[in-house]
Amino acid sequence: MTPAISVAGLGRRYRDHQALADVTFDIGTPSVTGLVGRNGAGKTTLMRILAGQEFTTSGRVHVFGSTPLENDAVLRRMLLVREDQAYLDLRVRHAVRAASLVYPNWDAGLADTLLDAYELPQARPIKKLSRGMRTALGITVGLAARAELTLFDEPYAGLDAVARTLFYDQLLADYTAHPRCIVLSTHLIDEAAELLDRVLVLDRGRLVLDAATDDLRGTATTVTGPSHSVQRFVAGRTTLSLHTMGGQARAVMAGRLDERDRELAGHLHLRLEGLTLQQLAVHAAEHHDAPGHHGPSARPTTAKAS
Ligand SMILES: Nc1ncnc2c1ncn2[C@@H]1O[C@H](COP(=O)(O)OP(=O)(O)OP(=O)(O)O)[C@@H](O)[C@H]1O
Repeated sequence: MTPAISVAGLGRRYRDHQALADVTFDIGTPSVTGLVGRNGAGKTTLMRILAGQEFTTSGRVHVFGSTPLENDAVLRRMLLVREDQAYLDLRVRHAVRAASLVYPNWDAGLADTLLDAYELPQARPIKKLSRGMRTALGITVGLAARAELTLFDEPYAGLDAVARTLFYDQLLADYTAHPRCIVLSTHLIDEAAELLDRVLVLDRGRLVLDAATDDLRGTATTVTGPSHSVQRFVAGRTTLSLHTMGGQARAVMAGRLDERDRELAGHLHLRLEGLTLQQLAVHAAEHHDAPGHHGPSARPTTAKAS
């Protein structure tokens, strides 16, 4: 089956800055994928390219089997939701009405539910909404449109914790009822962890991790305790980092632990804690040979004491 998104060797250069370099991945449907990376990593650039709003300088991008650039047949099946969306001089209800006419799977009931839940004033001009309210409007349109491919670029900007939880809950409920292809870029990956089938991590324009979330869980562990015990426990294992302070140490180890490892840890009075997705993403960016590493630039890991 043709993947919803297929990207190979993608590059985007702005004058002297390489925003994306040799990015390769496929995303099948249905799926919810988290696109993660630090500020300036290239997330928005990638999303804009997928949405046909930006040129590439190298490589190939296919959405539903065709290039999205100036391709109405593809663009009609997808939607990019961005915080800095250039809304015309519209009121909330006009923007919602306009979206309802554009997207064939539009769910008016869901739009009303979300408008109420986010307490969006329908008569207010969009320019006069708060930042969080504009994000909530983007989420409302993004979910109610129920496009075959929905790209949410940082869908939490300006939202408080209650509003973010509402988004995650609504996304999960609607996705469960209507499975499709959803990609969301986020800094708050752990908040969204339960939603994600897959994580892509960009670092300075390069894809440094591409893995199913189920495969990632348990692939790295933080070991904390007396320094000599930690040293003994991690000896001979792949260690992503090792920090010592006073008589205590904290190491991050790659690889899954078995029952014997856990017994040994108990015996040595060590605390074991699986890395969260956020921590795994950070490690992937810092150590391109971390679990699930994607790409050719792996370098050997050395345990550093500090
Ligand atoms: N039109 C442009 N002209 C020049 N440089 C650009 C342009 N658009 C993006 N860049 C640069 O490309 C890099 C990637 O930007 P991008 O907006 O894709 O990052 P991001 O991962 O979305 O960041 P953030 O999380 O801060 O939104 C940045 O260094 C940015 O300055």
